[in-house]
Amino acid sequence: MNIVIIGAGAIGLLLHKQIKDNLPLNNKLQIVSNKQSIPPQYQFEHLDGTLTNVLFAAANRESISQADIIIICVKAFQVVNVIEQHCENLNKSASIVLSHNGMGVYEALPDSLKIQHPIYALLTTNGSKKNADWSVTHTGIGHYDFGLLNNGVLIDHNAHTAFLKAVIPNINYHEDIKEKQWQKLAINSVINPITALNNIKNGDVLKPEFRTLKKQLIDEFVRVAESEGVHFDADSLEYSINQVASNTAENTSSMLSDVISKRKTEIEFINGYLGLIANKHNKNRLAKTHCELVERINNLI
Ligand SMILES: NC(=O)C1=CN([C@@H]2O[C@H](COP(=O)(O)OP(=O)(O)OC[C@H]3O[C@@H](n4cnc5c(N)ncnc54)[C@H](OP(=O)(O)O)[C@@H]3O)[C@@H](O)[C@H]2O)C=CC1
Ligand SMILES: CC(C)(CO)C(=O)C(=O)O
Repeated sequence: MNIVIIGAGAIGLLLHKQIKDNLPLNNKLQIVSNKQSIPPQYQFEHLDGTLTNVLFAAANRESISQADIIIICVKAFQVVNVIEQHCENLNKSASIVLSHNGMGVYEALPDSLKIQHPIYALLTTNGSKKNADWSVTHTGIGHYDFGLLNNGVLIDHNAHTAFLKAVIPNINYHEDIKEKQWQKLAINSVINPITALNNIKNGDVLKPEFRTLKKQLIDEFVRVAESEGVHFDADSLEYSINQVASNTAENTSSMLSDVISKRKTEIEFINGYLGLIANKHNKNRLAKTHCELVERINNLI
């Protein structure tokens, strides 16, 4: 199997290291980076603080066109650009794996791609931090959930599904990945903007002063999800969100990190996506609080 990872950032390098550790002989694993100068190795810091220099092969246009599986590990707002830049000449039976937070990216992809190629979503609860170009730290152990976004695709994807299950640790395949995507969206739509606006760690979201806002966001979320046929119970959702906040209490959320570094955030694909769905159903006010947060976060940068 030929695998190409696009995006040499926190998740791209974590996945590269994990796949490389499990890759059977005679398989190929390469990375696409947008950097001018590409070293032969990157530095990987393990959970226990030990360092490993990991050798890797850089992909070129030819290797992308020969890839069986292309794993795209970039921010939600970068995916369409990656597809346009790197994926115009793919192997006919190639699978594409999208690993990003937020939703709405799949909808923005060209129909020609969705008809031809199995497209997977790969979600993770692992934590990884890019310290500098070609240097990452695995900051939190977690698992992966993946599943097909275009179930009707004609190409047989079973071999690729089995391969991904074999080479990625702690991974589960789901026939209905949409439900998992919504669950993750719920967590990100509450923890990320609250931490980013208040410059606080994830655990601080549990403080009583955020309870009213949290409940409002969850209630709106449940109604928007309902309009798409996805059912959640507000109390159970609040419990799961609180659990994630508690388990990652000392973490700086990705949105807060982006705000601190004055980088573009993924808010349009998290809370903004809820606004889009509410509009689609002509129920603009259903995601009112989420839309207000989009504006407030965008004003920070
Ligand atoms: N880090 C984490 O712990 C977690 C991240 N996620 C999600 O995973 C996704 C990826 O996040 P993360 O890895 O942290 O992000 P990073 O910004 O660390 O990595 C993305 C990488 O992709 C590169 N890139 C962007 N555009 C292109 C392009 N056109 N061609 C080649 N490379 C490109 C970026 O380069 P450059 O820097 O030059 O733009 C960057 O190195 C996000 O949606 C994030 O929310 C989910 C769970 C945990
Ligand atoms: C779950 C959470 C909030 C962990 O930090 C996250 O996914 C993020 O920061 O984007």
